[in-house]
This record gives sequence, C-alpha cells and structure tokens, in this order.
Amino acid sequence: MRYICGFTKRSFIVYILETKALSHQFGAGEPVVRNLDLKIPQGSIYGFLGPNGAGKTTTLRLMLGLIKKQSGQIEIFARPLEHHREQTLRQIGSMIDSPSFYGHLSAYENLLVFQKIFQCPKSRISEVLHLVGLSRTGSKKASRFSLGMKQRLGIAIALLHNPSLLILDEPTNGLDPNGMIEIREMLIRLNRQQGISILISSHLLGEMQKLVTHVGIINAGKLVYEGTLDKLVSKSGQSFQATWEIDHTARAMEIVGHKYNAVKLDDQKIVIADLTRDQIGAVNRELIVAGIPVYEITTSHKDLESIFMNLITNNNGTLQQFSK
Ligand SMILES: Nc1ncnc2c1ncn2[C@@H]1O[C@H](COP(=O)(O)OP(=O)(O)OP(=O)(O)O)[C@@H](O)[C@H]1O
Repeated sequence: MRYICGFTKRSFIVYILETKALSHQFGAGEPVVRNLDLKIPQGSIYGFLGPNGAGKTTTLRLMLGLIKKQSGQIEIFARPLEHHREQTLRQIGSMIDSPSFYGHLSAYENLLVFQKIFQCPKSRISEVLHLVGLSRTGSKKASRFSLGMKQRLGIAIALLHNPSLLILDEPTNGLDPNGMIEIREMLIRLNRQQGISILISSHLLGEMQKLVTHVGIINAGKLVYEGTLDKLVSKSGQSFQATWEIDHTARAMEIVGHKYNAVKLDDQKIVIADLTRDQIGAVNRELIVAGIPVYEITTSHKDLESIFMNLITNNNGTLQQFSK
C-alpha cells in the first residue's frame, strides 16, 4: 500500500492521516474548523489538543465521515476518504463521546455482539479483553464497571476488528488519577507492542505530556502548532520561570517589576516567567546592586500547560511548525 511520505533532514516520515485546508461551519455561523493541515505520522501517538470548543470533536467527526465534509481534503492511508470510505473505516477503530455498550451484558457478551457485527473471529474477543486489561471481569455487568473500565471496554470494541489507527475523543475525561494511568499505560502498550497509530484529542495537557509523541494544537478552529512533543518542549524550554526569595519585595518590584513583568507572590518571593538564563543573571545583579539580599533563586522549565497558554494567547494566527 502507498502512503504519503515526507522527508526531513534526518528521517523519512510516513503519514497515516492528512488533512489539507479542511474547514467546516455549522449553518450560517462562523467556521469552527479553519483551513486545517494536519499530518499524523504512522506509528505516532498524536495528541490533538485545544481548549473546550476549539473544534477538536468536529475535526475527528469529519475524519470519520460522521459529518459531511464541506471543503478541504482528508486522506487516510494515502487514500481520499470520500472515495474509499468503507474500506478506510474498516481499518480504523474509534471512540467519540462516551463508549457505547450494553449495560446489562458482561464485557465478553458485549464484545460477542460486536464480533457478530464486525464479522471477526471469535478468538479476537479474548485477545482484546487481554489487551485492555478486562480479562478477569467474568460475568460482571458493564453497568457496574468503573468509569475507567467502561472506557477500556469502549476501546476494546474499537479494537475488535484489528484496526491500524485508533481515533479517540477525550478518552480520559472524568477519570480519576488511577483511571487515567490505566488508560495511558494501555494506549502506550497498544502503540508500542501492537504498532497501532493513535490520534487522541484532549484538553488535559499534563496527562497528554506523559502519553503523546506528537502534538497538534488547535485554537478557535486554527492549527497553532504541529510537531513532536520533544521539539515543542525543548524549543520553549529555552525559557525559564524563576522565583527569588528575598527581603524587601516591594522595593524589588519597583526595580524589576515593570521591566520583566514580575509578580509578587508573598512578602518573601517574587516570580518572573519567560526569562532566558542571561536575564536571570541580569535580574539578580539588579537586585544585589540595589542592596536587596537574595537568599534563593529557583528556576523551572515551562511545562506543556504554560507553553500551550503562550501559544493560544500570543498566537497571531500563524502556524508554528518546528521541524519534526
Ligand atoms: N452540531 C453542531 N451544531 C452547531 N454548532 C456546533 C455543533 N457541534 C459543535 N458545534 C460548535 O462548534 C464549536 C467547536 O465544537 P467542538 O465540539 O468541535 O470543540 P471541541 O474542541 O471538541 O470542544 P470540547 O472539548 O468542549 O468538546 C463549538 O463552538 C461548538 O459549540
């Protein structure tokens, strides 16, 4: 099978899914998806991130043919979706919104229903139960499952027909920390051991940072960043947030407050975000020259949350694409 390929300086990338100038609007309203050019590398766990209402679910629905495409192109497995819909969807597993299953049936019985619909071998049921860690649930009814187990059952149904691409819309929404860890570990296993590419939407950035290899960040329907997570974090990681533990914070604010956008945390601490190493040195010098004793400086790299806020608040509508 032919896939869409691209070269970078060092590597050869195969894209399992691409959109080109994809746009969508509901009725006569403003477009909610604007000219999206997404490239999902094969073998990746691609986090499709954005605040509530950014257009993530609409984009995923378009990719699955659940909403009729208005303009732009969607190519999955290097084929235009509109011309190869059935064949393409047979290779995709998806869970959009809450998982659908029968509450009065066990996990196995639920999968038996879907196995008949998908016409896959019965032996696949125990395989997917094992993959999602639900092998030992026996005759327990699905309605009595925890939220995490319900999500995993939804993913098991999505995996039944052995897809090579899994598309999941906010699968960790509403889960407690343990539930999130279970889903995260399961998705990493599916990706690494089964070779399944995963496209996952979420607004939970801290969680996504532990899971994804690539990110696409969308805000108000527009793509504001696409690339590897490593590149995003390391590019932005050249700046630091620094906290000074000092006396005379009011005086310190007079000296560096306006110049560096400092914030007084309490009577002993001021904090400044987005500083280079040189600027940290300069701020420190200014405080000492002014006779303000510095007891401690703590620095931290920006996390995905602050990088994301920066992208969506400072973005002037242009796509930032660091080399992948
Ligand atoms: N069927 C619809 N009819 C009209 N407007 C819609 C419809 N579906 C979504 N929208 C609007 O489109 C915009 C994008 O919604 P969408 O659900 O795609 O965003 P999202 O990023 O998935 O957000 P969330 O995380 O809150 O689900 C929102 O303003 C939403 O109200």
